[in-house]
Amino acid sequence: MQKSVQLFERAQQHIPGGVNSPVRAFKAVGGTPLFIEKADGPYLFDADGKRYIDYVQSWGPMVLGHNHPAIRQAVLEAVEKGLSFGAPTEAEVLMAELVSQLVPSMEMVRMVNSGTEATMSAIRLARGYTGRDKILKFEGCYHGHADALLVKAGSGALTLGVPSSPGIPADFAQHTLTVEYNNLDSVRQAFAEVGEQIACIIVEPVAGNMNCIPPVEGFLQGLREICDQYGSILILDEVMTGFRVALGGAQAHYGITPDLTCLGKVIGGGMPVGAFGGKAEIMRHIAPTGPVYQAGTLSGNPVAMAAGLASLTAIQQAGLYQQLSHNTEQLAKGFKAIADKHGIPMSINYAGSMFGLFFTDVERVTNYQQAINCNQAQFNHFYHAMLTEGVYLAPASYEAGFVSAAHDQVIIEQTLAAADIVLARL
Ligand SMILES: Cc1ncc(COP(=O)(O)O)c(C=O)c1O
Ligand SMILES: N[C@H](C=O)CCC(=O)O
Repeated sequence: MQKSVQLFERAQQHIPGGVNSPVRAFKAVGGTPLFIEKADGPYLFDADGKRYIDYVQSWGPMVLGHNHPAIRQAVLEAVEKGLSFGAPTEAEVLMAELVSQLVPSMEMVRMVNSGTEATMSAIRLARGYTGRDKILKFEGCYHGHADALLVKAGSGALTLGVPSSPGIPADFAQHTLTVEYNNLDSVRQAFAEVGEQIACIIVEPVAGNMNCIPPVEGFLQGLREICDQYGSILILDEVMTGFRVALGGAQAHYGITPDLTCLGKVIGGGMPVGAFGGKAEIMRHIAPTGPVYQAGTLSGNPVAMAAGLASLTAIQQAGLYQQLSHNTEQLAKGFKAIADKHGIPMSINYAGSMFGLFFTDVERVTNYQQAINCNQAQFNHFYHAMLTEGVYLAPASYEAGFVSAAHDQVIIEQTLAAADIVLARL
């Protein structure tokens, strides 16, 4: 890791913490982050030339694996025509049509540049549409770093021990109610108190920012019913789960129809993209048809649209999602069997091609408290030993893992063989 160490030292001179997004800094697990040179299929290659099987997959978007030939080709062709026009293109129309076709609840779609922009804009729309100020989110869910949403948040905010960030005026945060994930009673209680003031519920339909926590039976349906009862908007944040948990996202997988959906990195095939959309009646409140302002100089960027269209076309191949789910289940169950063999308490969760390992004797982890009570020290040892064996997991125990179409049987078996060596010594 000589080169990574040198680059990290240099990086810290001019980049806060040496990274452009906190979770990359390895603060949670200790040590030096790998600096990446290139990626291909299931692999990352670091600056020192070492190869790793990658289960981060750029934090989710690489459903097909890294550097997929169809996406690369589409990007190269788009680049030939120019990088940005600041005017509408046919590719944006095709993208909106394709997203609406694959996720039918998204009757209208607005493209943005990140997941943060998508959730921030969807919240503004929900507030503008309902004329209400309060929003309800769940402890440990992360929806990007907009002020209203960085309250009891997951992901890097959790690893830094600042789930609610300084710099957010108390006046802003007072409108954000936070309740327990997978606990409908806590939602009902909040609505019983101030339901008529709540513009929306925003939820990760599979929580992927406090490790991987799928919804318990009836949870998402219960949220739908509560929103209907109180005239609030249900926003599914599918930045992570969209086109990953299933072709139609978690909403297709769990059979739930939201009013608004947020999408992110997955629709860009690796380019910086996000989107929000939903019922046409609500979406028409966005400028220029409606009064709720939202804009973006680079939104709908032609290169990003080309990558996204190629990606959304390729993921429609028959059998892809069955294969992804099968391989993910095999991987997760394999980790658990090996942990059992070596007498290490471990619980696993998986949904579609997302998975999570918890070093705990809790049989099924369903909420934030259980996730943060896991054995962090054990995870950190496991993390570094897996790295030595050539397996790159997310550098924090609060992040979901991702399997791509490039993670075939051989890759899964190699990963489990590495885990066997590591867990035997833990
Ligand atoms: C569920 C969820 N929502 C929103 C975001 C924010 O997306 P971005 O980092 O692209 O701003 C993320 C990830 O970062 C996410 O996992
Ligand atoms: N958990 C985050 C997104 O999914 C990690 C990405 C980041 O914040 O850099």
